[in-house]
Amino acid sequence: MTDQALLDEVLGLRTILENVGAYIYTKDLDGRYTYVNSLVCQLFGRTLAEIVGQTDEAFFDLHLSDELRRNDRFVLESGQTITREEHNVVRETGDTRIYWTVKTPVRNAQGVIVGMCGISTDITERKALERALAEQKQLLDTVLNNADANIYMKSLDRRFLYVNSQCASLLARPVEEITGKRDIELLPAEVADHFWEMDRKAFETHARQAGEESYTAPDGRTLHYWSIKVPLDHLGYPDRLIGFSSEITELYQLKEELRRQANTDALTSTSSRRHFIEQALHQVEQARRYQQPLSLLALDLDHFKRVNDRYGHAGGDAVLVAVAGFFRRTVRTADLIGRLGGEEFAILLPNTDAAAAYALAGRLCSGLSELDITLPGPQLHHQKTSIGVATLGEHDTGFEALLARADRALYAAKHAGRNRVRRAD
Ligand SMILES: Nc1nc2c(ncn2[C@@H]2O[C@H](COP(=O)(O)OP(=O)(O)OP(=O)(O)O)[C@@H](O)[C@H]2O)c(=O)[nH]1
Repeated sequence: MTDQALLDEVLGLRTILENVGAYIYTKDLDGRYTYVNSLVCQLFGRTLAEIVGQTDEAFFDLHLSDELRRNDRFVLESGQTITREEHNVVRETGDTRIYWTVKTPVRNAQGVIVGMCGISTDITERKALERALAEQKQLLDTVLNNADANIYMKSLDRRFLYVNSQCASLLARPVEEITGKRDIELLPAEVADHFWEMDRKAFETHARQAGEESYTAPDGRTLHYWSIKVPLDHLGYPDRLIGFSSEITELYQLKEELRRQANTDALTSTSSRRHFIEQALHQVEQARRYQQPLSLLALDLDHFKRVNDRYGHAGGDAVLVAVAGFFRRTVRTADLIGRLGGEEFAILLPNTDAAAAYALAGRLCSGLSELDITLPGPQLHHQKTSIGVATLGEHDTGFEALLARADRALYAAKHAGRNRVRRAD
């Protein structure tokens, strides 16, 4: 190698040492600096000439932290290279800095240790950031694991990427066994597919979805959830979503019970007037769309006032219950029985033409008159009813019109002497 080439190489190496972004230094066996790069000069606030020949005593507060001296001694005595974190207190500023340090012995041609060389990277800020991140993660974990909801992150390929502890206990496995697994590996296929429905919608629309979900647990209990699924597009993860599912089973059951109560007549367990009309409007629509016959019976019990007079109001109630039971046993399950008023009932007959409806009305009328109703006493009562029959026709503007025709037929049955059936025009 020529002198020029050698010089070029040395200059090249020096450029690297000066620009590497780490503290680089060599020391002799007594711990005196023999070389430092310019970053070390900046740290100590001295020139190279002022530093060379000095020990660390001049630049670091070794009473506060002597990790540096212990590490140097270890390298020089053991001849081993060490790679570790080092905490040093800089005399010039009083700051404690954390370094990621590599220290290695320097040997002469005979292999005898004559000093050491070190490269230290300041990781103080990185460590502070790591600590802040760890604290934030701890805080987040505390929130997530104590929130009264199943919280999870799922991917587009149906994998659980995160679950909180409540979600893990629902899936009856430890968190580590859940993360990375697909929903169909953890849940029965139909349950996984049910949950996936809302997930898929969130991924497809790239928008937050909210709604009810249900899950039948292995012990047979059906649990209901209010779920919110938030796609993470805004965080740069279009293939992930976060889900929050809060159990609302009690609320759901309460709501169902309220709905049932609103739809049912408390005394006779037939449909309430409101629910009957709601269903009837729907049936009229269906019948028109599919061109199927639809008939309606309007029933009014005969001389019911006398029943109350004879047996008292409670006796009248017992008769109403017995009559409703008879109607239920006599009609098909697809037919809908409603109590429209005191002793007025209506029966909606889907897919039933005028002839079949008339025949059924006849069976109801005669069957009821023959029914033995035993009242406390015991007293035997026979209840009779008048019935009007109407079948949905082209001229009916809607259910109201059909009901009005059935009512007119009922009135005609009453007028003709009761305990009979009359057809609408
Ligand atoms: N026990 C009982 N009676 C009721 C109930 N709702 C209505 N009623 C009674 O039913 C009777 C209906 O009487 P009306 O409308 O005069 O008719 P009716 O005596 O049945 O005579 P017709 O309908 O003409 O055959 C009244 O006495 C009401 O008090 C109820 O929920 N329970």
